[in-house]
Amino acid sequence: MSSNAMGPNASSARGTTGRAPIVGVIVVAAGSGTRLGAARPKAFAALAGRTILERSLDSVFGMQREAQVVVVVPADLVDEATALVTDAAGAAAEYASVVPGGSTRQQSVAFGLAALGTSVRIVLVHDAARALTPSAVFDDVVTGVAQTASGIVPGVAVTDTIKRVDEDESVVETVDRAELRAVQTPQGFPRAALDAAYAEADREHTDDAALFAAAGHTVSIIDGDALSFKITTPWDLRRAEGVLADSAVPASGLRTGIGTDVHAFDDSSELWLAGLHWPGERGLAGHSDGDPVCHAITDALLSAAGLGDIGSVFGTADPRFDGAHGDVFLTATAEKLAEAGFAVTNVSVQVIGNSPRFSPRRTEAEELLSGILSAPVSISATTTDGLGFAGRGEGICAIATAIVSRQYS
Ligand SMILES: Nc1ccn([C@@H]2O[C@H](COP(=O)(O)OP(=O)(O)OP(=O)(O)O)[C@@H](O)[C@H]2O)c(=O)n1
Ligand SMILES: C[C@](O)(CO)[C@H](O)COP(=O)(O)O
Repeated sequence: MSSNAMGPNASSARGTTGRAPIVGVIVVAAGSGTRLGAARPKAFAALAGRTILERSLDSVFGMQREAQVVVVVPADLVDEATALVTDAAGAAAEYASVVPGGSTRQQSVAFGLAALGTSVRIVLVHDAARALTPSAVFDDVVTGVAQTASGIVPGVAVTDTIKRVDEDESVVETVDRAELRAVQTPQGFPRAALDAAYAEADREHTDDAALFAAAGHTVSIIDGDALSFKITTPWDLRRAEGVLADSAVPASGLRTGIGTDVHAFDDSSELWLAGLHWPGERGLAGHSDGDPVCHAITDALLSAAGLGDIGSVFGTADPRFDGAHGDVFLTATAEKLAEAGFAVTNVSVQVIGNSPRFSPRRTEAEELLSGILSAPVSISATTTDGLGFAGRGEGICAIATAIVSRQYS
């Protein structure tokens, strides 16, 4: 990912499909958040342990469609935001960028538009301040723009009675609220028409739909979502924290990881497998105790949390891990995850090898490892019908998957 704008001629932007994205999402996060009154600019203020920007990026990168994502932030926070966006984007980081914003929301959107690649045909503009917007809303807006070639804006009915007042706060009239919608973001537009509308805009508008309509284009409303409320005041922030505390861990807060490990049989070693000592069974070679189950779990957990792998974290050159048993790695890994704000949800491992016969000690191993990680660990075992190194009895392989969840407090 580049910390600079890719620019309108960024023809090298490529998706995992191998094609440059035709959808662009501009996330405006350059506001100061005066009404929130936090110590940091609003998008960088904490919302239940993570920044408002990170939470809004979870939604953006949860979209089904591939998109180029441009995040617009205060100029002095481009580097910090780049790290957050890289982490949130994962494999999509190739077409994500961070650019400095302007003194108004409209200027910030304009800077975001200038950073979109030439392949982009549909643009969504989203407030980072609407941090809990469901990903499905983004896909719905894209679909709406693709089907109608007009502006598409999510909106909800107004529930309060609305009064028009004069300068003395005297009520002039009661507005028919049936005709009103409170509009949210992301707001979506055909890219060429939005570019042209921005080029000719001669005043500030409070949203992109107003600017687009001022240029003579049609804007239609689709159903918005109560979760898309804008965090503007301290009360809004408390409301968002309440939503997160009340909800089960949302899918966007879960991360999966995978780990594989293989050790060759070594008749001069004791066997340690799944944290257990197996007297009388053929041992495995290794710098530590050669326990592929514990090592595969370690890799799965570290990868789920984006913390590297067993080699980069514990290192075979480190004498502290000479002959170390699996519980040492697992305990240290669980601590690292907790420090990084993750809890282990569950782990599943498969042992592949001819020996030992695993099933008699499955429960014992599962209880031991579940206790170390304070989360369910399930273990299955299989052979390979004589095929490959495991089938030839040369060693044991273990493959683990892990799910971890971000903690909100
Ligand atoms: N110069 C600006 C102003 C606003 N925004 C973004 O536009 C969205 C909507 O603005 P608002 O929530 O009103 O944010 P602030 O302008 O930061 O808040 P305030 O008016 O309270 O200062 C926010 O995601 C904000 O970061 C922006 O990118 N650049
Ligand atoms: C774009 C917007 O969020 C749509 O409701 C809103 O207009 C932003 O307004 P603000 O003036 O930045 O609060």
